[in-house]
Parts: sequence; structure tokens; C-alpha cells
Amino acid sequence: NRLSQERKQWSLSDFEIGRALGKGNFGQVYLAREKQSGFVVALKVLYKKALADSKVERQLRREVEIQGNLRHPNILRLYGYFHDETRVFLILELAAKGELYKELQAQKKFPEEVAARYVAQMANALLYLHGKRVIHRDIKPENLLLGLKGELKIGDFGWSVKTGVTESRRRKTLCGTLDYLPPEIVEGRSHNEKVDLWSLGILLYEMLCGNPPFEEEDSYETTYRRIIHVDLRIPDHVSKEASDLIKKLLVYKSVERLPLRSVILHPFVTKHVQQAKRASSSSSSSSTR
Ligand SMILES: Cc1nn(C)cc1-c1nc2c(-c3cnn(Cc4cccc(C(=O)N5CCN(C)CC5)c4)c3)c(Cl)cnc2[nH]1
Repeated sequence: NRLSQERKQWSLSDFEIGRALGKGNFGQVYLAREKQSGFVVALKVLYKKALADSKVERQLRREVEIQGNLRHPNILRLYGYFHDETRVFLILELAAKGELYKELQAQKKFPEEVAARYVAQMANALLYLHGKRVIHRDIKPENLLLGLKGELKIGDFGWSVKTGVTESRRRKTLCGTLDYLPPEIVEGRSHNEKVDLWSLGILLYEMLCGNPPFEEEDSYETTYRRIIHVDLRIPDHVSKEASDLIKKLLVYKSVERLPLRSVILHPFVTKHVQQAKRASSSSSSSSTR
């Protein structure tokens, strides 16, 4: 479609703006329709003043650079961007069913088969990202959206980094909740793409239990201590397969965390999720029935 034409100079007059869909730290997101093609998008409006005050321009540039080059069904497309004197506009794929965290708030917790489907979709998206040497670093419900068929879409790359072979030593300014951060980040040590495996474990726990595992009522220090001690308590209502997968992801030593390929093949996932048939098995099977 026209939107994905590279290097088109977009401007606000190319769009009809609809209702506000949601808002975040630096701006709002509106439903919008590109006038020429009628293509409906989500237009994220960010205020330059707010971005400058919080020194996140570099982060925004990285977000646009990274997300603009990604193509995956479980990653929200960034079609392009433009700016005027006071605002930056990101032209994003519309996730028809909105924000995952609102769904999680409404339902308190998800049934295991729903959580298993989201874990499989996250694992596939992370396999794709890590294959391109991108670490997301901020996997949590607030950054996840839902497409038309209820499929999960990673919607925010504000904290992602493209790393070379060496581990990323970038210090993460610890703003917001610690809940999803792995020990190596809260302890300020070097970290690599295995931070996303930890966050996937936290996400699975929160989807099944309704709260992240190390959450403490407004006590940063206690959360910090529970993370570095991996002080994990899994409620009895969680199945043994789900509990096993959580324990294999929430491991202090990042090298010992279950690799993504094993996550996709884990009994908790295979019990609920029909894996895409491997090409060889489907083509080789002759119809004997
Ligand atoms: C359809 C539909 N129905 N409803 C009720 C909502 C939707 C819907 N929303 C979106 C949205 C959307 C809207 N707001 N948000 C949340 C939002 C909005 C603006 C900025 C942020 C933000 O700053 N973020 C950075 C911090 N992390 C934690 C978080 C990100 C975050 C996302 C997008 Cl991007 C794409 N498709 C959508 N579809």
C-alpha cells in the first residue's frame, strides 16, 4: 500500500484524524485515515517539548530506526513518521483490539490456553528480533497490543537496542517499575538478549496470576531484593507445566534461561498451541485415508 512507500514526505494534511485511542508518557495515539488510500492507522503524536525535557529524542530516533525496519506479524508496523514545529508523528499499524494490559486489567488473569498462545507469539517475535540483533528490554503488558484476530503485537520499541556481538553495556535509566527487570539490569551489570527471556517469564507469571511475581506495594528496595534473590512464589492454581516454564525463564544466571526455541516446544505451549506444521512433515504425508 501507499503507506509503505519509502521516503514519502508525509504531513498532517494527508490524514483525517479520528478519536483518541490512548495516551502514554509523551503523547497520545489517534485513529487516523490516510486520505488518498483510505488506509486506517494509529497516529502517535509526541510533543517535542516533552521529549526534549526528558532527553528521550535519541531513544525515539532509535525506536523509529529499529521498528521502521521490522516486518513480523507479532510486531506492530511503523510505516513512517513526520514532524511539525511542535510535534513528532509516528504512523503506526492499528492494533484493532487495543492494549493487552487493559484486557488483563479487565479479566484480572488469562486462562492458561490464552497465556500459552501469547507466550508462543512473543517467543516467535523475540526469535525474529534476536535474529536481527535487537534486544527489546521492555517486554511488559503496557507495551503489547492485540490485533484483529486477538494476536499479540509488540507495540513499543522505546527501550530496544541494536547490539553488535558484544553484550550491551548501556546503563538503563531506572525509571518506572522494576517489576520486569532482570537481576543483571537492576544490578547494573552487562546484559544481552537474554534479558527478554526473563521478561517473558515475568509476563507469563503476570498473565496467569494477575500480578508480576516480585511486586511489592511501593517498596523499590523489597522488589529489588526479591528480584536478585529470585524470590519466586507460584500459586497452586498454576499448572505444573506453566510453573515449570516460569521457573526455567526466571533464572538468575542469564545463560541458564530456557532458549526461545525450547520455549516454543515446551509442554505448556505445545499442550495449548497448534504449532505451525513443519513444511517437510505436511508435504511428505501422503493421503492413505
Ligand atoms: C483499537 C483500539 N481500541 N482501543 C480501546 C484502543 C485501541 C488501540 N490503541 C492502539 C495504540 C495505542 C493507543 N494508546 N497506546 C498507548 C500509548 C500511547 C502513546 C504513547 C505511549 C507510550 O508512551 N509508551 C511508552 C511507554 N510504554 C510503557 C508504553 C508505550 C503509549 C497505544 C496503538 Cl500504538 C496502535 N493501535 C491501537 N489500537
